[in-house]
Amino acid sequence: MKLSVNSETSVLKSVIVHTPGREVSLVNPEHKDQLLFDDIIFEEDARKEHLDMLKIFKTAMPEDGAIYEITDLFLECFKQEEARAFFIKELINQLPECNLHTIEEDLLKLEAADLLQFVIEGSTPAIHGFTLQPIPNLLFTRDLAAVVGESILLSRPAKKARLREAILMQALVKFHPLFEELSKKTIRISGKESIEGGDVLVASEELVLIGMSERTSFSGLMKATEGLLENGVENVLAVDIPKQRSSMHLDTIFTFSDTNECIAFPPAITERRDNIIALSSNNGSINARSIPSLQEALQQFMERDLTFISCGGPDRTNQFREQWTDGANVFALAPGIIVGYERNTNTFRELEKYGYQLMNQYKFIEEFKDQPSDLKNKKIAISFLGNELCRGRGGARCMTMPIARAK
Ligand SMILES: NC(=[NH2+])NCCC[C@H](N)C(=O)O
Repeated sequence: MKLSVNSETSVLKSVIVHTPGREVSLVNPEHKDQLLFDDIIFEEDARKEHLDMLKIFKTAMPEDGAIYEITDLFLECFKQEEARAFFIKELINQLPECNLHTIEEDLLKLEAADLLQFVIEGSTPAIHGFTLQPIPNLLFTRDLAAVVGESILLSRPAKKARLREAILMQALVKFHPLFEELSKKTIRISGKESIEGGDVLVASEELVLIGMSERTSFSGLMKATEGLLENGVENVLAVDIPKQRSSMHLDTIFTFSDTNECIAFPPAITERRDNIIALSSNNGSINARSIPSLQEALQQFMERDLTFISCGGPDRTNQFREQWTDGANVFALAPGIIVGYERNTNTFRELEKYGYQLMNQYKFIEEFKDQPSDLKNKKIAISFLGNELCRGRGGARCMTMPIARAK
């Protein structure tokens, strides 16, 4: 299957996920802030919720569609000695404060599964007396990289807690055969800059949105823009958003739900002005033009009127409450077919006003399990249980890295 993503909503063909494992059980609440969790997660329930979410995806995806568990891909990649050696070298160099050079020889002797356990959980019985923090955010695969058109933008996280994930992704793209084509167009960001996948939204083949957030620096955004413009994107919209924990990425306050509809957290999107810069290339340099609002920018560049549906509905408190629990972070399986956490009831009610049929995950699977093609031209908002997952502060879009969508 050819890997490419030219839209946020066209039919999902292939996606990378991580069903949470033991790493989430290793989060000590004393370190939760540093590990970017707002609470501790109960692994068993989180895993069940995640697997149930994948069942929704399977129901809607075409027969030749593929859901990859990222750990399976890492294991395949680490079968190659060269990939392990590259990864270990990067780990030592990019995390100098961890003193991993002291165990370099032990690391090089590890088998693929032990190496992966060490990296994800922070320790392995195969190496005695050396422990790192776990990387519990691996379940938010979205943030590791973004496939844009036929290129791949590798994230450079702003937070140390997510750096190991980025190094894993670096190795995967370089060595796994799945990425053979995409890796020819890899966009890399240097160590001093930062960008995370949750800030990158592929509005169309020509247009990409990048959040300027707590996690994506100005220089990271410019570097990514340069790479994207070189690889076929015509315009990048830099969207300035509040730099705060509760909206750490653009996709926590804005996502597309259909070709002409999106969900937005009003205070940070529709009520903001002068927060958009359109970037395009001009004979080797970058042109910047200010646009008053995201609505106007999308209308200009997508040549259609977009409907902005309010996360949380009209009530102020509900808007804030449901943004907090990822109400604005929906994931589209096809145009108009979206999934989001069940608890965001006011957001779902608002979607209903705009013609979405509301369905819980079980009803959806029951109704469409044998005929995903029936989803064409429908608008369905699918709710799924994620009260445990939600504690990690990410929703359906955060938990997915689409690598192929229909043209
Ligand atoms: N694309 C997203 N919004 N990802 C959410 C990531 C949440 C994660 N705990 C972090 O703070 O990094």
